[in-house]
Amino acid sequence: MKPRQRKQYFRNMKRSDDSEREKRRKRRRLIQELGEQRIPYLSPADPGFQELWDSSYAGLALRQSSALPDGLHERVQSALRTLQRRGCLLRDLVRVRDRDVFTAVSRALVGQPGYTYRYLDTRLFTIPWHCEGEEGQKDEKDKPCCDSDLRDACKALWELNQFFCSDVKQQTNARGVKRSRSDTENSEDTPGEGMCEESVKDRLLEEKQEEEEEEEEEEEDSGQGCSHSSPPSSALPPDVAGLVQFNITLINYMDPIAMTQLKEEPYYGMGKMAVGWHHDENLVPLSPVAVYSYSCPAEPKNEGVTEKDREGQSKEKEKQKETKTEGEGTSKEELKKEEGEGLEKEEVQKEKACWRVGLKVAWDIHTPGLALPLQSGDCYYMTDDLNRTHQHCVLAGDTARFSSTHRVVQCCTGTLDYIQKRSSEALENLHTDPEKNTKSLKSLLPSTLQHIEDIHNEVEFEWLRQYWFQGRRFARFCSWWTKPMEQMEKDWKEMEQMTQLLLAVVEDENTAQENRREMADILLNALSDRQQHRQTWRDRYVPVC
Ligand SMILES: O=C(O)CCC(=O)C(=O)O
Ligand SMILES: [Fe+2]
Repeated sequence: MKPRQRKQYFRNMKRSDDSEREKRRKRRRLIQELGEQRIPYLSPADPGFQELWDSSYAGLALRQSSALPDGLHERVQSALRTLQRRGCLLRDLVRVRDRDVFTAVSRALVGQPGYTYRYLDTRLFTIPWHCEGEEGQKDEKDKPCCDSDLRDACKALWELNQFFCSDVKQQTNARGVKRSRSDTENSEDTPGEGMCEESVKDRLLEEKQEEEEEEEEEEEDSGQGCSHSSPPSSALPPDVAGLVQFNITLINYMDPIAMTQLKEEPYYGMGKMAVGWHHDENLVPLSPVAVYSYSCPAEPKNEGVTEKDREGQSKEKEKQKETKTEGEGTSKEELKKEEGEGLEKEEVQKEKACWRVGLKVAWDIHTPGLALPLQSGDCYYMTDDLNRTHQHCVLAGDTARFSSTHRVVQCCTGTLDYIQKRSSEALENLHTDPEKNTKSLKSLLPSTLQHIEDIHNEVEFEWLRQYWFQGRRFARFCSWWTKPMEQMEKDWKEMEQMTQLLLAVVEDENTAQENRREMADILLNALSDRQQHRQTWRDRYVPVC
């Protein structure tokens, strides 16, 4: 970046801050104008539910718990409870609209050794899962990286992953056949019931949704785009030899009793959300997502919450329920439903006691939303381009609940293997004179220097700081990342030395004038970027929540 470009860059940054503020103002105004209007959504008890599912949510498939072998349920559920009991499930500090916020759900990433998953500017590092017959992943001293308790838990999740890999494929094939049959039998699309009329308020609602979605799309862009580097071997396509290759699972856990501040679903009045509307980020395009849902009535002990907290929170919840029956704090939509027969009211309450996944078509306020209740042990699949064309959210039920969400993550810039190769590329330019014990740069070619400084930034901001920030929380359960990250820190120190060496060349008056200017430019740009990123990271350590 030339100095003029740099000024422009900062001007643009300021402009984007302004437009961010403007967006917020607009959103507040729209929310006020909208009042209590809601878009319809359908649940299984509503007429037209199945038709709506078939016509507008065809990529969604439910696998009831009976589709899985009993033994697998037991192993997986015990594994999830182990992760919770051992304190492996932690709330992530993520970045949403320039703010750092804790996720309502506690999470852990389990998956292929050396893989990471980046969402909302946060990189999660896998606790490696273990394949059948394997002793367990070893660390560099040939010691197992986790104790046997955790090893068994991760193995069970790997087993579930194996089941999903083959089952998703079968389900997709079966549905494909069914769909092509019904397409020939009935070529007209069945419209979903309960479409809402276009009106001024609709228009406002549409604008409001577009606003939100714009931001969500922006959030997604923060990921590890793969276009700038050639795909390394680890970037497997989603479907190899007929199998879907899920490579990680993001485990979620939430106990609604411990979380009194859950947000109400804003567009449809679906209830309290444990996870807000989103598309899953950084997945291989068109790859499926498979989710195992386990709601456990007997809450496992949550180490982060004391009994006293729990008592207070239960009372708080009871109080909330009481005010609700008096009519206060109840949305119009709920009131409308409650006006109906007692039976209907009971049904709505029963339905809301259950954990549900909510779906909506992105950029669309005419198609009703869909709320799918999940019994413990049920699974659902999001296939085809459902994750791209639709958004989903998780609606909290009354009990604590785990989910294991299996994905094919875009891993071309997200594996340890990848970043280690990048580091070696940069360090190749460092020459050490063994006799004098001095160091120098081999090449001073501007493109090489630029490349090295880019890698330097990537190592520092995409890996080391991410790891220090929340990756190493897992080091006390699993040592897999400890040594590689220590080595990466050593490599980074060498890169810092390389920057110093470059500075010395630029400052040396014997260096040819023409080259000096070009090198100075590269250095100045790299250092200003680094400075700014470091400030961002300093700010992240002081969360605003
Ligand atoms: O828990 C679920 O059912 C899905 C969670 C989810 O959407 C996510 O983790 O991205
Ligand atoms: Fe999701």
